[in-house]
Amino acid sequence: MRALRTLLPYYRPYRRGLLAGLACVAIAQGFTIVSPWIMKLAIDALADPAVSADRIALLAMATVGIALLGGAARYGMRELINGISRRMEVDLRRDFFAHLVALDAGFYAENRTGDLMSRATNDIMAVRMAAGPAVMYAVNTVVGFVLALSLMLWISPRLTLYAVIPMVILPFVVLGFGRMIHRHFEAIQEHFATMSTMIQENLTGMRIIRAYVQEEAQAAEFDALNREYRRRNMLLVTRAGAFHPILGLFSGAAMVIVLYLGGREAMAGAISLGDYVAFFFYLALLIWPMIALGWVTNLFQQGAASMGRINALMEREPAIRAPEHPRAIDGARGEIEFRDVTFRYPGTGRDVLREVSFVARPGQTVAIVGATGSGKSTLVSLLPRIFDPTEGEILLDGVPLTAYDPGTLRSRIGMVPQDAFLFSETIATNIALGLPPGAAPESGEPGQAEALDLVRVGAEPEPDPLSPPAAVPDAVLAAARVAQLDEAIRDFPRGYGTLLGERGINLSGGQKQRATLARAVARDPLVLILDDALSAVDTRTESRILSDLREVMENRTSFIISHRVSAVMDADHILVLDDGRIVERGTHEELAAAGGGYATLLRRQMIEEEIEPAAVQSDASGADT
Ligand SMILES: Nc1ncnc2c1ncn2[C@@H]1O[C@H](COP(=O)(O)OP(=O)(O)OP(=O)(O)O)[C@@H](O)[C@H]1O
Repeated sequence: MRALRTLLPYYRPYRRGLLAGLACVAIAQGFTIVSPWIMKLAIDALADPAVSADRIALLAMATVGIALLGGAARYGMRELINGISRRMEVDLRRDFFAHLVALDAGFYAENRTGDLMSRATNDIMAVRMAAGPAVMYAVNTVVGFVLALSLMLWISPRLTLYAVIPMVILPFVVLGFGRMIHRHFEAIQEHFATMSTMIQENLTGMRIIRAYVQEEAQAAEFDALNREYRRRNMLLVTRAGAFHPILGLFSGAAMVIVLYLGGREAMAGAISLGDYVAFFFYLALLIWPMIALGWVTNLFQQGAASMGRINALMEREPAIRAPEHPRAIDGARGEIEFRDVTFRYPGTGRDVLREVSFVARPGQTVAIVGATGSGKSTLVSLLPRIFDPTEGEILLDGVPLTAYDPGTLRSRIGMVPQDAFLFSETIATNIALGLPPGAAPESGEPGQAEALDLVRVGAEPEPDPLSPPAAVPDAVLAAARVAQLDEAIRDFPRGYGTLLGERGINLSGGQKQRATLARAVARDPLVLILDDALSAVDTRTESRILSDLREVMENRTSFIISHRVSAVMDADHILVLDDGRIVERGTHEELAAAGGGYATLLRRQMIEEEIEPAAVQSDASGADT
């Protein structure tokens, strides 16, 4: 239950509404309790020969009035408390998501996506039930219990004592069941996370599943998971199913006692007939809180289990945080120095970078080549501080990267990763990712866009009122031209306003890479990183892009990772990595002359280039004959 304590601050903005809601609970319960008393008065009045019909009519009207007022209070309590729990759910999910996106790459390596998704959905829902409905029913239960018991004691303390005896055991039954339900619920939630992960991976990797004819195998695997989900749920259902009958047994016993002993007391004239009937009603009202107690306990226990899982993530501190007094980055020249950098991925025992040292002067281009797995991507991922070095340090303009605010640092780095990732948004929005709000594409009235001096591109064959044509900023257009993507985008029916991904079209591998390149260039970065960014485009397009990029790269420090010598030969420095160490360094000419690994790579690629046109020629002549 301690886990739920972190929920308290979320009540603060709504405390007035909550108090009003709880007052409604008490009022509604008060009216419920008054009803049987009126019944008692009516029954006792009937036994009195002097009673007038007006008095009975008055009591009947009072019953109607109480029912109406009680109904209004009950409506108010649901409206207020459930409404507050929905708002708290939104607030909690907002904080949860904000925290998730602030966490580091190490965290994502440890946690499964499906698990995180089930925390953001199922667990938050369970917490909402504990925050709102459970609180409402808990107060309802306590108020109902106290009032019903008081009135029963008022009518007959002796009868109350006998009736309550079988019910004393109820809290223990509830406690035992609550613990058991909690255990089963945890197991179900955990399994649900596994299922979510599988669904998410299958949907993402649908092409691979098709290509490897894995539909049936995956469906069978999912079926097994689904059955296990049912088995775990059935365990909960069969065990929890005994809960209410057991409660019914004890409440039935209490009823029998009251029927017999109360009947005898009424016959002996110790209590009136009205008292006897009212006592039955109060006993029924007392049984409900006992049953509700179990339900409320479940809600609290499930909410606490879910809150515990959410807390575990919320307590996780991002490994990379801003220093207290970060250095200003404006006016930085862009000199990058690696000083004896050694790096090991968290939780692994192997250094993937070893004592890497080099300096890139402002405006210079550093190329990194090396075999697969030699550490090239790892090296550049240390620049935007996706990870920090295990030993040694990296400096920007002579100042360690750790002295800068990581957000500001990253906003000055244009990173084109190996795996192009695009959001299900328009092309323009994807390229403009991370641009200041004024520079991001605007949607709205054309007049408004013109007023913002933005360029509208893209035909609009069927105007869609929900998504007006995007106004594309100059930075996006210029970046798309550098990435040799502008022409292809204009060929799409909706130009830069074309939706990508799930609800839109899919770009080719090369187009995706060029879109992510345009995204990196559009933000006018101080440092540009191309991590094998052009592997999916042909050599001709690559050289066109690189020659356009040369202008862009002149004023910024750039890092290029490539397996093609043609892409790196113009770099100011070429670093050759082997198993995390720099084994060769120099210009293209120096390395070609040195006769090491780089020279071998160069020779191999030159031979390949010579063979390729010859092969194309012989194919063509073969086709002619
Ligand atoms: N997140 C990670 N956790 C643990 N080890 C990792 C992780 N990412 C990469 N590695 C390991 O680090 C080493 C270097 O990987 P890296 O991706 O930097 O190589 P690379 O030179 O860029 O390879 P490629 O040319 O194939 O892209 C590899 O042995 C790889 O298995």
